[in-house]
Amino acid sequence: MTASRSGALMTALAVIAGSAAQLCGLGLTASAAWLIARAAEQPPLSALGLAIVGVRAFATARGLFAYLERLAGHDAALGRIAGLRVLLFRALAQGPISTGPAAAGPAAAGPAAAGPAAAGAGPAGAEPPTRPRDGEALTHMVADLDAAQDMRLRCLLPAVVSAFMGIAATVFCTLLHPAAGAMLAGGALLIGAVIPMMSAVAARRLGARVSAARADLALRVLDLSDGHADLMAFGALDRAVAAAEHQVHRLARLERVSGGVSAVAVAAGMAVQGLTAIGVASVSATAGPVLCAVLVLTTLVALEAMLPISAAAQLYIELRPALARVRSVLSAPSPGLPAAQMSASTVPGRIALRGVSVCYGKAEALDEVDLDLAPDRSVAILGQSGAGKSTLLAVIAGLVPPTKGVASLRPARGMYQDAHLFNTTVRANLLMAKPQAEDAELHRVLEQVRLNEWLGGLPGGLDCPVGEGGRDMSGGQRQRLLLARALLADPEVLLLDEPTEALDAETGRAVLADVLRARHGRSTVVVTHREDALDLFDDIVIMARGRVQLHDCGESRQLSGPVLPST
Ligand SMILES: Nc1ncnc2c1ncn2[C@@H]1O[C@H](COP(=O)(O)OP(=O)(O)OP(=O)(O)O)[C@@H](O)[C@H]1O
Repeated sequence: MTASRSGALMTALAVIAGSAAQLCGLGLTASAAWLIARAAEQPPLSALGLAIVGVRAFATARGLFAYLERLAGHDAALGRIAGLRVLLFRALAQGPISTGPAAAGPAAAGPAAAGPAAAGAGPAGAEPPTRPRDGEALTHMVADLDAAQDMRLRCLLPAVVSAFMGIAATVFCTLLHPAAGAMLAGGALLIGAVIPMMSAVAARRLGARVSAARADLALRVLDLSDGHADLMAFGALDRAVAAAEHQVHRLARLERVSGGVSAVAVAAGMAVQGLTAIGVASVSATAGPVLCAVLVLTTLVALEAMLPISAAAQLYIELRPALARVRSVLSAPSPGLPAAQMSASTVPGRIALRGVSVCYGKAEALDEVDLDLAPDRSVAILGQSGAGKSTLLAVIAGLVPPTKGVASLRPARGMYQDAHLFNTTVRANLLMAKPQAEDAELHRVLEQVRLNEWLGGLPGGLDCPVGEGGRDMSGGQRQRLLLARALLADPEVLLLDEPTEALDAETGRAVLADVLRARHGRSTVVVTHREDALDLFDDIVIMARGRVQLHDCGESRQLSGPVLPST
């Protein structure tokens, strides 16, 4: 049996067991009420025998069914969460979260919607998605999965079971006394539908403000922890702490109001419960004390069981955006070639872009770019900051599908601007690119990026740890280790985004020359600001404002002086 089928079965079992437990509760109340009222008339003991057995049977069965409901409900919810976690991790592992451009639509924005803006937008998610930072996205994902669990256990299951109880009790009372049944139906409608609807509307309005405040606070806390050193350095720490404290108080105020709404909903429900019981007592008073007691107690118990519907409705409103975020991550198209605007090039290393545009929201990063890169050449991409170089590289890598136009290429790999070093050894960081590589090969790529000397001075050599994000290395060493890893991968097309910008001009040029020599005869595309090293490349592509301004294939290159156009 598949996991989803067994989950559905367990959910159905939980609903049935929960409803049976409620029915037993109803039976227990009715039989106990009848027993007490009838015993007051001092009949022979034999007249009470059946009711006594009924009370015991209902009491025992109610406990058993309630236990079964918990068991099946938790089994279904936890099983679903485990499955969701796997799907979610798979979706997240397919590509960088939250970097999708508008091209791929809202779904591709992925957890962008999970960012504070979306949370702030509340259930409607009315604000345009913005880019969340890694920490935020992770925090949201963890919380969102908990929300998926709560939705079943604390929201849908109690609501369905309570509603069933209301219907069952109404039918039971109507059969015994139609007027009392009608009275109970009215009370059940108020407690089961009208009050929950009103509290859901209030929760929607308040929830948007609470989640915006919560998201803002989370951001401030993240800034305080990630940016602590900078805040200290610029004397801004006190201001940042004060702003976070202000937000804490604001959030507390909003949560108090929100708690007040819940309390009013519960109080209104209890008032309706009491008034309905009084109404049932008054219409059934003439039917005799025994029947009247049964009807009143049944009314009280049935409406009591329905009181949680209001809280479930509020919870539903609160949890809905979280579930929408999980769904958006799961339905996000995976990055890579399968997107409609990408086609696989038949010639290895050949890259052709036709009218390719990429938009991030309203910002156009690439504007109808036409570009043909012949295979097995080294290409430098230049341009001023914001010209669209990294976006072009991301399109060539198959990480960002074009909003418009067609890209014909095969997946490329390389070293991007946000490349990461893992908190492990030099060796493990390199082997990520090629797990079977021998030490000699590792030394060779380290030599190519001129890190061998540095490695020789390390206590453990290749087994020396690099620290979190490579913090035990200098910026230039970090960049060269990342470059060595990209070289080790030895892809058909190697993409490098500013691979030597952290190095001094002389070393940078020398490393670039070594890398291009090592890649001779294979396609290598390098985003760079180094005008002093352009003579090392076969092709030069100059970008400006999202367009290719010049594509120089090297035939008649006369480079002297700056090549970047002034803006
Ligand atoms: N993920 C994103 N979300 C929103 N806007 C983005 C995103 N990535 C890039 N942009 C915008 O797209 C434009 C091009 O950015 P890109 O990073 O491609 O430029 P670049 O030429 O590589 O710049 P730099 O040399 O400074 O790295 C910029 O205006 C930038 O603000």
